[in-house]
This record gives sequence, structure tokens and C-alpha cells, in this order.
Amino acid sequence: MTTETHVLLATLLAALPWAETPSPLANLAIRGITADSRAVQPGTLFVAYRGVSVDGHRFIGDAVARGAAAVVGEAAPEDVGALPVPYIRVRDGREALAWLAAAWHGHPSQRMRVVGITGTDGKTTTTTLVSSVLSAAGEHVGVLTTIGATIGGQHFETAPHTTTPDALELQQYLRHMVEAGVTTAVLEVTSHGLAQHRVTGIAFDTAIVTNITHEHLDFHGTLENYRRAKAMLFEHLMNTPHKPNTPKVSILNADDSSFAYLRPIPAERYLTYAVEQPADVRAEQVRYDNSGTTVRVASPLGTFDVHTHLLGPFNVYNVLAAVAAGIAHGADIPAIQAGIEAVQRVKGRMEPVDMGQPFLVLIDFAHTPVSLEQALTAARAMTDGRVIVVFGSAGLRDRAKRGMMGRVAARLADLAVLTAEDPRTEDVNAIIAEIAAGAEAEGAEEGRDYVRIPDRAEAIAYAVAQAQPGDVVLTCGKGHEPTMCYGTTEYPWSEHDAVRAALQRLGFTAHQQPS
Ligand SMILES: CC(=O)N[C@H]1[C@@H](OP(=O)(O)OP(=O)(O)OC[C@H]2O[C@@H](n3ccc(=O)[nH]c3=O)[C@H](O)[C@@H]2O)O[C@H](CO)[C@@H](O)[C@@H]1O[C@H](C)C(=O)N[C@@H](C)C(=O)N[C@H](CCC(=O)O)C(=O)O
Ligand SMILES: Nc1ncnc2c1ncn2[C@@H]1O[C@H](COP(=O)(O)OP(=O)(O)OP(=O)(O)O)[C@@H](O)[C@H]1O
Repeated sequence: MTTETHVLLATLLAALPWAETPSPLANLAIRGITADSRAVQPGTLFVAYRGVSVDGHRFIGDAVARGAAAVVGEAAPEDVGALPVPYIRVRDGREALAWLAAAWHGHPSQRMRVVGITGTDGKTTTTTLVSSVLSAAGEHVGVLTTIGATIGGQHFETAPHTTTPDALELQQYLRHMVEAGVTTAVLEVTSHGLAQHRVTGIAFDTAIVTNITHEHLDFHGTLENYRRAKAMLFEHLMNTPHKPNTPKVSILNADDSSFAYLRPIPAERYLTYAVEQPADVRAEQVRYDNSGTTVRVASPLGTFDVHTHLLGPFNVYNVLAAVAAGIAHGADIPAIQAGIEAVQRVKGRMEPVDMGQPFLVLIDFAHTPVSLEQALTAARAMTDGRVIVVFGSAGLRDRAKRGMMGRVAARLADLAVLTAEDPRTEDVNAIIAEIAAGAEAEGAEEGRDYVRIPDRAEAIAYAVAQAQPGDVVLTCGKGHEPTMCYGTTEYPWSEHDAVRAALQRLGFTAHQQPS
């Protein structure tokens, strides 16, 4: 990343939270920062770290040959060898990159309020609800989720299959927000992003957790590591600068097992939310009707009703988290109610597709055992008929969850259509076999309770063709995603188009606005 401007190396290094050397480097002009040697241009600061698949230190020579002005790395200088440019050793290259990126962009997170939302399931939905509540309360909100970034009314697509961008890109978004007059940034933050220091250096003011369950253990190794990564968001509260009149607030789900783990992490204010346990923000009563869900909330502001168009009992939790965020930011009851009500749908999350068919079709993003269970339970509550589910499991990701998802589907769906979900370089049939093994362990029988149709468009067509009036068809795991990965290629994909095409094949043609 380079620009016409430059920043002195000393200024950048001063942002590192540990002492860095040397004054002779003070006046070196840096024209850009990158961790990718292929992006180095003359004057760039190259940051080397030990990556997931390759050691970035291997590319120092390449970076220097392309004109790097200086190199930051984790390795001891004697292991790097003699360089014609300054080498600055740091304790952790990724961490250093994050602070350098923040400094390069002028620490934008220190110039607005920043809300971070983490958890296994419900981050995107909660981020959407929180931003709507804060907007209704008069804040100028910038948002970054899996679905993309929204800044000053403009939408930006982010990279496929990623949520939390790399530190340099993320800081660039934050700077853009400041320039666009954003007063509050609401960021969906993943455990990958936390563990890889993509959000390190961001001055978070409010941290929210949805829940912490089984996911991404392929990446983190153990549940303990996964929880530690999530905890980093809460540690960033007190480890980053305070802003005037802005307390550091920790918003926790008192019904979730993460509560005991996250509560000891220091903050200036705690707000808890729950349905079951006592909590600051508590659902006293939940009513479902055709237009959505009404929750009676008992809170420090008093007791009031909020109505959401979102479907599914789990959304009660997402709504409660957003109410708590509103309270933390000083929103009044009407603003909280208006903000929750304003969210009509979240793309690809329990989203109905209505082309006049006599059964319900919902597009959902559930891709974990817990979220699949939640989605199926919610679907079951919407019908006296059958629940038909279409889903797969991603290649090169957490294998343990495949069988677990098969078990969940066998227990909760009347028919499961097992299909592709980004197989990547794995064999789609082998992935489906692992899901099927889980389903069979739960007593499901192929042909009766589940079928295998690897082609996802065909799987969806089959599912809707099986539906009888009153049934619910739920397609899980792709949601909003615009591509599907086979091998190493991302092919265009639209779950919405696939569902609409399947319904058209059955003769349903009523027009629905594209989502
Ligand atoms: C597998 C994985 O975790 N990869 C992440 C990781 O890559 P990495 O930098 O360690 O990659 P590497 O290939 O080992 O390269 C090491 C270093 O060598 C450098 N290099 C490499 C080649 C070269 O010629 N020159 C060179 O300088 C690279 O630029 C890099 O600095 O660190 C990068 C910086 O943080 C991430 O962008 C990248 O995410 C990849 C793109 C990815 O797909 N991540 C997914 C799994 C992800 O993070 N997903 C979550 C959401 C998950 C969910 O909720 O479902 C997300 O937050 O997006
Ligand atoms: N609070 C919740 N608890 C459990 N499941 C949920 C919750 N909220 C949503 N879900 C389920 O998880 C799916 C994904 O929702 P959402 O995109 O909001 O979560 P996410 O954490 O952002 O996921 P990702 O990080 O993969 O984008 C939904 O489609 C729904 O099935």
C-alpha cells in the first residue's frame, strides 16, 4: 500500500506499545506499509511475520530488491543477515503491523466511538441491529460486517469468505469513516481477526459478545484458544486510549457459558443481557406473530416492548444485545424501539423468498452445529408441516463439525438434502459422506431422511420440489455469499438466484425484489 504522502519511520515506530530503537532512523521517510513483498514499491516499509503457510521473512530479499526503505521483522538480526536498509526487530510481526497501520492512517479509531461485536453466531445480525439502534439515536454510523462495509450511505464489498479485513485494509476503512464524518464505527470482529491481530491497535469503547460455542477449532486448535481469541476483544477495551465522556463498556450474554470467562476482564461498565438468567437487559416476555417477534424488555431504562421483523427465537438474543448497546450509548427508549423495528431483514439470515409458493422458503447462513440447530428449531416453530433443509460443510475448515451438523439435521429436519458448501480442494462427496455418517449415527436413513445431491442448485431445486403446502424449506450455509469455491477458484454464486430459479421451475413467478 503506497500513497503520495510519507510518514517518518520514527513516528510509525513510536506507535508500537513497546520501546523501539534507534534515532538514526528517525528521519527516514516511509511511503507505504505492506506485509506482502509483491506489493512493495520504492519507499515502502516491509513487515515480515511467520505466516500460517509461509514465513514472511523469506521474502525480505525480494522486498528490498523492490525498493523497501526498511524492514520490520520478528527474527533476530543475525538470522536475517546483512541488509542495505534498516532492520527493526519486533516481538510479534502481526501485532507490529497492526499498530503501524493504525499510525499510518492517523489512529482513526481514536477519533470516533468504536463498537466491536464478537461471538460464534449472530455477529452480523447483531452488528446490523446495533448500527440501526445507534443511527436511530442520532449517531452517524459506519458499519463493517461479513456482508460488506457501509460508510456514508455507500456500500463496499469486502473479500469473499472473510469478515475482519487485514489490519491495513481495516485501518483504511476506519480512516474513510472518519473522513465521512462517522461518529460511531460498528465492527463485526472474528476470532481469526483477533488472533491474527487484525484489530489490535483499535481503540474499542464497547465490546459485545453473542455466544461462544463450537467453531473454528481447526484454526484455533482448542476451545480454550478460541475463547482466548474472543477475550482479546474485551482486553482491547482497557488496553487502548480512552475518549472523553466515553466509558469502556463490556456487554455480556449472561445465559451463555462465555459469561464466566469474560466477566473478570476489566471494563468501566458492564451490561448483561439474558432470557433465562437475571440480567440488566432481560426478556420478560416474548410473543411471535406473522409480523415478527415482540420482546418485553426489562432494563435500566424501565420496561418496554421492542418489535423485530427478524424470525427465530435466537434473534431475541441479538435484539437484547442491541438494546444493551443502545443503553450503553445513551439512546432513549423510542430510539431503541425505532432502531430495532427499522431492520426489515438481514441478507441471507432467515430471509424469506416469496414467489407466491404455498410453502415458506428461508435462506439462512447457519454453518455451525449450534446455528443449524437454532435455525431448524426456529423453522420447526413456523410450521405444522415438514421442515426440509439443504446444507453442506466447507472444505478445509473445521472437520469435526460435519458429523455434528449431520446429527443435528437428523434430529430436527424431516428431510435433509446434503450438498456443496465451498468444498475448496476437498472432494465434495467425501465431505457429504462425513455429514451423512453423523446423520446415520442419529438413526437417519438415506433416501428416507436424507439424500445427497452435490450440485447445490440441483439440491435446492430438489428440496423445493419436495415441499408440500405449509412446509418450510431452509437453505443453510451460503446466505449472502457471492461466490462458491471449488478447488482454488471462486465461482459466482447466488443462493437467492438459485432459490428463485428453483421456484420458477415449479411455475411460481410472483415478483420479489432482489435482496
Ligand atoms: C489461513 C489464514 O488464516 N490466513 C490468514 C493469514 O495469512 P498469512 O499472512 O499467515 O499467509 P501466508 O501465506 O502464510 O503468508 C505469510 C506472509 O508472507 C507474505 N508473502 C507471501 C508470499 C510472497 O511472495 N511474499 C510475501 O511477502 C504474505 O504477504 C504474509 O505476510 O493472515 C492474513 C492476515 O491476517 C489473513 O488475511 C489470512 O486470511 C485468509 C485470507 C483467510 O481466508 N482467512 C479466513 C479463514 C478468515 O480469516 N476468516 C474469518 C471469518 C471466519 C468465519 O467466521 O467463518 C475472517 O475474519 O475473515
Ligand atoms: N444469537 C444467535 N445464536 C445462535 N444462532 C444464531 C444467532 N444469531 C443468528 N444465528 C444463526 O447463525 C446464522 C448466522 O448469523 P449471523 O450471520 O448473524 O452470524 P455470524 O456470527 O455473523 O456468522 P459469520 O461470522 O459466519 O458471518 C444465522 O443465519 C442463524 O441461523
